[in-house]
Amino acid sequence: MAPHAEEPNGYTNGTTAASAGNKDLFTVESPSVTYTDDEIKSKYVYRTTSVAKNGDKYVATPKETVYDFKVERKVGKVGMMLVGWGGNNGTTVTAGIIANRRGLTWDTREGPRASNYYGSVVMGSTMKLGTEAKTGKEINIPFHDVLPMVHPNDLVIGGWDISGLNLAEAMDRAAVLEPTLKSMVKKEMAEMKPLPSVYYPDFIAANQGERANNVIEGSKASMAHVEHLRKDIRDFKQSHSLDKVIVQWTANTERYADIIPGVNDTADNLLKAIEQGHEEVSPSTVFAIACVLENAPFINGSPQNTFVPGAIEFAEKHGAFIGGDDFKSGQTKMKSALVDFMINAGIKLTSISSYNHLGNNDGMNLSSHKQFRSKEISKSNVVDDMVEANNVLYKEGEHPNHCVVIKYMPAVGDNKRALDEYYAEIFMGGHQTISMFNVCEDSLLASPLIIDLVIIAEMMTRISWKVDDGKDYKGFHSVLSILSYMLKAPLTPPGTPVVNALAKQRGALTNIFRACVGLQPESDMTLEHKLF
Ligand SMILES: NC(=O)c1ccc[n+]([C@@H]2O[C@H](COP(=O)([O-])OP(=O)(O)OC[C@H]3O[C@@H](n4cnc5c(N)ncnc54)[C@H](O)[C@@H]3O)[C@@H](O)[C@H]2O)c1
Ligand SMILES: O=P([O-])([O-])O[C@@H]1[C@@H](O)[C@H](O)[C@@H](O)[C@H](O)[C@@H]1O
Repeated sequence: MAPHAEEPNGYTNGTTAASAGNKDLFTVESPSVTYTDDEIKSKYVYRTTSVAKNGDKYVATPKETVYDFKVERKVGKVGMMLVGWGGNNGTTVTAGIIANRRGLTWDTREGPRASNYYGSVVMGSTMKLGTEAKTGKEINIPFHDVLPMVHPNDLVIGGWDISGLNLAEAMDRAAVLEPTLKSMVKKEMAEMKPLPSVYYPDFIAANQGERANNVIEGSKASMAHVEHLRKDIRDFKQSHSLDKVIVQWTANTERYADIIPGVNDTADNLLKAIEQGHEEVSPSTVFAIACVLENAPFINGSPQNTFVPGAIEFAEKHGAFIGGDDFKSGQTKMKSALVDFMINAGIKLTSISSYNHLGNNDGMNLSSHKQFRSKEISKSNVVDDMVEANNVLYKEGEHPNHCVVIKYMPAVGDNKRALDEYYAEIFMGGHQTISMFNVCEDSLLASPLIIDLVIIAEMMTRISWKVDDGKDYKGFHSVLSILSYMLKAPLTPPGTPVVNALAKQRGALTNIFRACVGLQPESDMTLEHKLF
């Protein structure tokens, strides 16, 4: 990537390899793919299998759909605005980007440490491009290079918090990063101050009240708070000469909003409810509406039902992107991989007990039942698709016992202890018990996901498609289910299935991006190594 020149206040000038010219790692030689300075266009044959039931048999018919994809190659200057910027995740991801941008190394008790983006699927993983013609050797490329994506070092960062601490003070409060590293980014972080935010006390734990000294005053009625946030987004975009802003909720977990016919069930009713200052409209939904109106993709990193039906309909009407819910960072990420392996190995999982304790402010907020309930839902539904897909092991409606327990233990801070037991039936009446102790440094695991969500959401704003008989290119559906790999409870377009299996989620992300440059899905068939 081209060097990321810095502006005086630590912001980059947004010059990246992609926006400074097309220094792509690879090109696709194919009559179906064309490159110009501004665009990559590809004609992609999407192959699926249509299944029809015939008595107690199935008939499977291969289907082909030809899609035209178009990718804008110029990345532009991108802003990331975090709601809850002064929290553990917000301060950690900000410090991490500053450290990477400056290539910092710092001393620790175990010796020197260098900046990196480990834990980011976009910045830390690879994908198979193909096999070398002469040797048959597998060629893998950095995930980030499959399409012209924004580099996290170039992100201009801002956001809101109900706590008025500047980012250096908030980073100290978070107690996540090494003092040596904190001292190296302190000056830049001290110049960053969260904007006042929307605060409706009833939606988060009462124990959060004492930090709420940076709130937008006045009634929430007459769209006042929506308009205030819209102006914040416009001002941020203008003051940094941004081409695009992506907004993420990494603020506290809210209680669920009741879905009330006539209040939040449709877009029109939701706008009326906001106009009236209805008590059942949450701060996160107010942010979502403001972002849709500013065409700023909005992603919910927490488990509450921000996207009530009216909010989804509103986003669809405006063709704006939304995504969520709840970062999938440690205990649940492991669960969605392990359960996928066990069930697909024909092992009948019969019980999952999932306990953790943590001592950060998130844990304190979750010590309040209504906020815990939001998290319990997102952590509990993560195995449903894998269980339902295996009717050999499970009868209709049968599923493993599954309990979720979260306890607040201040002593362990951000270093959550996850203790899980997976109990399963195996061959001839046997049992397998997998017991796991998983220390998750929660903010260091969540921060790379925040980066991935921003990079991929921004990428989706530059991808459009049409079917061959169509005239105009259009964007993907407003609900970005492509983000599911980073999320516990993936939001999907209404009426479409939820996929939680980690491997399937990554496969979808990888293969959709491959299709945008005319490449077929990654196949592990390697027939070239079997048929000769
Ligand atoms: N591994 C992880 O850390 C992880 C994984 C999944 C989900 N999450 C979710 O991410 C969120 C943030 O986690 P955290 O550890 O950074 O929590 P945190 O409590 O440290 O940070 C949340 C921040 O949000 C602020 N806030 C609360 N309400 C706000 C509002 N209406 N507007 C603006 N700011 C507001 C708080 O003042 C606080 O600074 C939580 O909801 C958590 O459940 C975290
Ligand atoms: O590790 P994970 O399950 O993906 O996610 C975490 C939970 O385990 C933890 O209980 C909660 O406090 C964090 O906010 C986060 O949701």
